[in-house]
Parts: sequence; structure tokens; C-alpha cells
Amino acid sequence: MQLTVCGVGGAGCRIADRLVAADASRSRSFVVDSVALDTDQRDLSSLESIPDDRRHLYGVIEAEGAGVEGDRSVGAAAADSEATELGNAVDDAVSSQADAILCCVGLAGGSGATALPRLADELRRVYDIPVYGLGILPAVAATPDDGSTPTAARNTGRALANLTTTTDALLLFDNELWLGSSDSATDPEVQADLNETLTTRVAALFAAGEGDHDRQIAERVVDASEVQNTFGAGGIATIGYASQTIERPTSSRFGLGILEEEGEIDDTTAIKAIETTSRRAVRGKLTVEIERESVERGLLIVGGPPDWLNRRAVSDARSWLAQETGSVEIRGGDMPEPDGDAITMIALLTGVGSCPRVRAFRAAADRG
Ligand SMILES: Nc1nc2c(ncn2[C@@H]2O[C@H](COP(=O)(O)OP(=O)(O)OP(=O)(O)O)[C@@H](O)[C@H]2O)c(=O)[nH]1
Repeated sequence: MQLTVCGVGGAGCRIADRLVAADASRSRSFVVDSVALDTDQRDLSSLESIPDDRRHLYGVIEAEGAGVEGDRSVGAAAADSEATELGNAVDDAVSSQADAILCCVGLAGGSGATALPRLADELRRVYDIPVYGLGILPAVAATPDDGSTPTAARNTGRALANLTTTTDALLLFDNELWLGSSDSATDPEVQADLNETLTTRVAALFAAGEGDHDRQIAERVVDASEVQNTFGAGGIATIGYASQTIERPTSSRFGLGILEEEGEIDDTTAIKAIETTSRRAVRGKLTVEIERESVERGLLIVGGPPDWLNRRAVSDARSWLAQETGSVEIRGGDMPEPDGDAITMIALLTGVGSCPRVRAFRAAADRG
């Protein structure tokens, strides 16, 4: 699936930048163009992969080029004063090849989270392609024990309320869930690790329908429309992911292993590998925790060497996911990787009806 990737605010731009870097290192390209929008000059300058002419500093009068430190009213004023310029900057990066626009943002901040709702609304009005949000939940408790409401929690609740209605679907990543117990989310190295975890999953999902597949060997290669149809449930989305290294059996010709060639894998080994990887992807840590039985649609993508993509096992894994989520709309697809040495499972779960963290942040915003 071909994406225009748009970063808004510090976290959003860093994540968009990582996605562009991940794209460059893959054989299957999924990024057609990218753009970074921020009120903070230092953050924009530290990006590595989004081209200079696609980076736009806005709100210089309101934010003085130094960000707004979580102040949503200053952030909103900065975005309002340059709404046309922000729209034009994204327009320049949207080409006819794009199947969707992916907008990345940290929900607790004052810049990205206030600029994006209006921008996304405008993009959906202008373009026929979907606009997906990729939102970061902060590593804060929405309801601390002392009864206070942290600004970051309130900001996040407000941003969630705006973005669930202005985007076609909102994919979430929860910093709290992925942070090590002694880590701080403000440490740039920790942020880089979090962004790596997130972009591995997002890149695997969107790259799955692209590129150099041999359609002879894969019966059901996933394509852009399946990803789009799954996101079509709208609302909150999350990704599960697991990868298991496989050992390809070898047999030797001419005795003594002088010339080794690939042997056939037996069905039981392939079936077992697919079964365990799908369970780990769906029951393990998702990008945001949800109540799995509240999922409306799902897409299960299985990657690996073609002879490991056992049809019966793939179909069983999909039926198992339908049972696990209670959803009747589970799609499936292959991502054949002839030279791969792992089975990779990506589970996209959308139309999530119940996400405890989202509920808690929305309640924090309601408390005022
Ligand atoms: N995963 C991840 N989270 C981040 C990163 N940077 C910041 N965050 C989180 O995102 C929230 C918003 O931060 P920013 O994106 O920097 O905020 P902003 O939109 O630039 O707005 P201001 O900083 O208020 O101008 C922070 O409170 C953190 O919770 C990052 O690189 N990765």
C-alpha cells in the first residue's frame, strides 16, 4: 500500500522520519512521499530522512520556533494562523500514487495534536483516499492515586475526542505499555527505541501489499484494498506482531554434505510455526491494549518463505482469530519472502469498541 506519510509535532515528525528510513531499507517500498510540520525548529532540524524541502516550521509568532510545551491553546493558535500553509505543505506531498495518507502525532503535546484534527478534516474533504491517524499515548496515568489530572492526560483525552472523528481510523501506540520500568519517555534514546518498535510493526503492515511478490507461489498475497477494507471499520485500531526465526532443512548431494541444498520442510513443522506465531502476535503485547472481543474487523498477514506458508495452517490461524475476537470479518493474506529466514505475523485489529486507556484519557478530559 502506497502512503504519503505526514508527521505533525515532535513525536509525529520523528515517527514519520523513522518510517521513511524503514522504507528506504526495504525491497517493498510503501512511502511515496513525506512531510514534517512542527512549531519547533530544533526538532525539525534533527530529522534525518524527510527531505529538507518537505519540513515546515509553522506558528513562529505564537511559538517562537521552540514548540508550545504542551499548551494546547497556543498550539491551536499557531495552527490556525497558518492553516492554509499547512494544507498546502501536505498537498505537495500527496501524489496520485498514494492509496492513503498516514498522519503521525503525539497526542499529549500542544502542537501536533491541535493542528492535526483540522488538517485531517481538510484532507478528507479534498482527497478520495483515506486519512489514517497514528497517535501516541503518553506514559502517564490518566487517573493518578492522588486524584489529580495531569495535563498530558487531559490533552490526550481531548486529542482522542477530536481525532477519532476527523480521521478514517486511528491507530494507537501506548508509550506506557512499551516503556521499560526504569525508562523515561523524554530520553531521546528511549524515544528512538519506542519509535523503532512502532515503525517495525507499521512498516510491516503497509509494506505487505507491495512489490516483488511472485503471484505463482502465493495464493493470497495481501493487497492495498484488504488493508483499506480492514481499516474501513473506523475508530481505534491496534497492531499485534510476532516473528519466529526458522531453520530451513538442508539435504546434501554427493554424500558428506559437500554440496548442500534446501530440503523440503515437513507440514507439521510449518503448521506448528504458523500456529505459535499467530498466538504470540494476537495474545502478546499489542501497540495499545484492547478488549479483544470488542474488535469489529481483523487482518492477519503471514510472512515467510513460500514453502512455509502452509495453506491449512494459515486458514486455521484466521479461524482462530475470528473465534478469539468474535469478529466475522477477518481477512487474511500472505507476504511471501523467498529469501526470508523467519515466519512473521502481523495482526491488524480495527473498529475496537473497548480500549481501557482511551476510556481513561477521555474521562480525564471530561474532568476538565
Ligand atoms: N513514542 C514516542 N513518543 C514521544 C516522542 N516524543 C514525544 N513523545 C510523546 O508525545 C507527547 C507529545 O510530545 P510532542 O510530540 O513533542 O509534542 P508536540 O506536538 O511537538 O507539542 P509541543 O511539544 O507541546 O509543542 C509527549 O508528551 C510524549 O508522551 C517520540 O519520539 N516517540
